[in-house]
Amino acid sequence: MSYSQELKVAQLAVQRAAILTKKVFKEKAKGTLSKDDKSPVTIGDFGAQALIIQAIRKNFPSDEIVGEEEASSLRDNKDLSSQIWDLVKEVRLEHPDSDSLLGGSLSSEDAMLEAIDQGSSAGGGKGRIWALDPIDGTKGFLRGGQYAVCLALIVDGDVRVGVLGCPNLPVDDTTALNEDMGANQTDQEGMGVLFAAVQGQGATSQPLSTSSLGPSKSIHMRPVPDIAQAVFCESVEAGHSSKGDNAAIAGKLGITSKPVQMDSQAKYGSIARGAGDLYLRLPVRKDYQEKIWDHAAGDLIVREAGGVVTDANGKRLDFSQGRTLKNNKGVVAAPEAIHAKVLKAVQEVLGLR
Ligand SMILES: Nc1ncnc2c1ncn2[C@@H]1O[C@H](COP(=O)(O)O)[C@@H](OP(=O)(O)O)[C@H]1O
Ligand SMILES: [Mg+2]
Ligand SMILES: [Mg+2]
Ligand SMILES: [Mg+2]
Repeated sequence: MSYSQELKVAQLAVQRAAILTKKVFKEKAKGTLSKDDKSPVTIGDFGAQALIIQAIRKNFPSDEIVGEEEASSLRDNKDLSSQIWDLVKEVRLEHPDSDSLLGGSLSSEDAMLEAIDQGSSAGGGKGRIWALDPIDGTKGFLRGGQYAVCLALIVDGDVRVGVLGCPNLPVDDTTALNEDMGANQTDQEGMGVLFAAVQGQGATSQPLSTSSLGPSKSIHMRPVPDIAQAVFCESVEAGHSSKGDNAAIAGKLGITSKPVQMDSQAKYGSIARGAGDLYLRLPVRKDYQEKIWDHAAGDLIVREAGGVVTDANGKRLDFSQGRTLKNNKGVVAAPEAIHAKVLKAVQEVLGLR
């Protein structure tokens, strides 16, 4: 299957949602709630989830959706709910097909809350399931650093389409990663990139637009002739992946440069286009199960750009297990030619071999 309609809808829906998240940031409309696990969720997360689910429902009404957010906390917080509705009802993508493809505005605040709640699928290994993270890297978003609007289509457990909208990454695929990318990236010229991939058809990048889909370019991981020169990416959050293990792995590989820390699946997009080389995410908490919406799009984009993505045991990420990657521990993403060597270092450091 070509998945061309799924790709187009996903790209336009992510672009439309990114218009909302950028507006939320600019207007400092950063009403924030704290979830049960103490992580933040903002107006942007809820609004983007509503808009993307509306687009999926309009085009693929019988598909299931695994979305990160749910509306229960908003039903108890009318103030926040109406702030979100005020933004959501105004958002427009200036694309000729926008209304017919994505659906015009949602009909009411209640319809918006209902849309948000349609992301409650349990997931699994059968049928068509969209994995949606309306803002990945919410902490980065609040800091003005990296975040990503993430959408992937999983069919019978395999990721077939992946789209990442990264409003605060440079459009230019060749811009080197630097330490400043983690925070205070203002909404300036030259920022905003949309990554996409379809299984078997390669990965692309294009400018994140507020109207049409810009010209897309094929992206590839870069060759790493000397592993000691590899640039590796890790999370900003010390609780999300082990900085100590990463440093020990880098040491074994002879890498002396500091890791580039950035929030969200922007890390997957960055290595896929050869702006960096490795992404390591080794668990800090033994009991944490990674969520499918934090990895599905990035996993496909990196693999379609010539990379290999496994967990610390060398297993492919398994998206057929429900809302989490319960069969996997950690993430090791690298160009195909050096993945085995990186994995060996990971396993030596973790005592897995
Ligand atoms: N203890 C933990 N270990 C690993 N990931 C975690 C975690 N707690 C939260 N996360 C996830 O880490 C994601 C951010 O990834 P990163 O650290 O690469 O920026 C969060 O996504 P959200 O920001 O969408 O909630 C959240 O799902
Ligand atoms: Mg979250
Ligand atoms: Mg996330
Ligand atoms: Mg999120």
